[in-house]
Amino acid sequence: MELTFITSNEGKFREAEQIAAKYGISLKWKKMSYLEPQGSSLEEIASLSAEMLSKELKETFFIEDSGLFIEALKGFPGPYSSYVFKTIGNEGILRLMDGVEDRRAYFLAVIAYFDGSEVQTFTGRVDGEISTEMRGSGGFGFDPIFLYNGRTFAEMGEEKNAVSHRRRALEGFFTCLSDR
Ligand SMILES: O=c1[nH]c(=O)c2ncn([C@@H]3O[C@H](COP(=O)(O)OP(=O)(O)OP(=O)(O)O)[C@@H](O)[C@H]3O)c2[nH]1
Ligand SMILES: [Mg+2]
Repeated sequence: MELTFITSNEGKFREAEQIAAKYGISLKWKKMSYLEPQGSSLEEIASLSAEMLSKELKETFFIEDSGLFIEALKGFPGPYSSYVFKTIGNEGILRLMDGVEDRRAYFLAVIAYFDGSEVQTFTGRVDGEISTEMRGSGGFGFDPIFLYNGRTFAEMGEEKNAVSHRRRALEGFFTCLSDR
């Protein structure tokens, strides 16, 4: 089975491709950015984005909206993770968290799948902590500052795909497809 994944983010595509292969699913990368409406939750943003794209594209596809949520910062950067990464980046997050004791954070990924008639969403979450310094060279985005069981996602390399928010969201998605 082949599915079209619409994203401008190569890191996301590469990881999704590796995870999908374990389910015997191949992914076609439709590399494009798309308008993301402002929304209070990733679920809302992902489903609205997919609804808008479905009007434009006459094919089935899925997208993913994901983000890093930091408890001590009241969930920031959350739905604004992409913009925050491009502006202040990991260094900026570490500066905001300088001296902050509560390091709890989680990643969320929401897959929105358009099957030709409706949009369905699948959510994955992984809990961790914000490190006090950047570590590791793997992964992408905030991976060098996201600690999971003592290692950053960037230090975990492919092992990240076994536990990540992306893995958990895709697992729900692919399981639902195989039940159809
Ligand atoms: O360290 C990370 N490990 C991850 O596994 C991960 N997944 C998402 N992110 C960050 O959160 C933003 C999502 O924003 P986002 O979902 O809008 O993606 P994006 O704008 O990069 O691509 P697109 O899919 O929208 O085209 C991205 O910029 C990334 O910085 C991650 N960071
Ligand atoms: Mg985006």
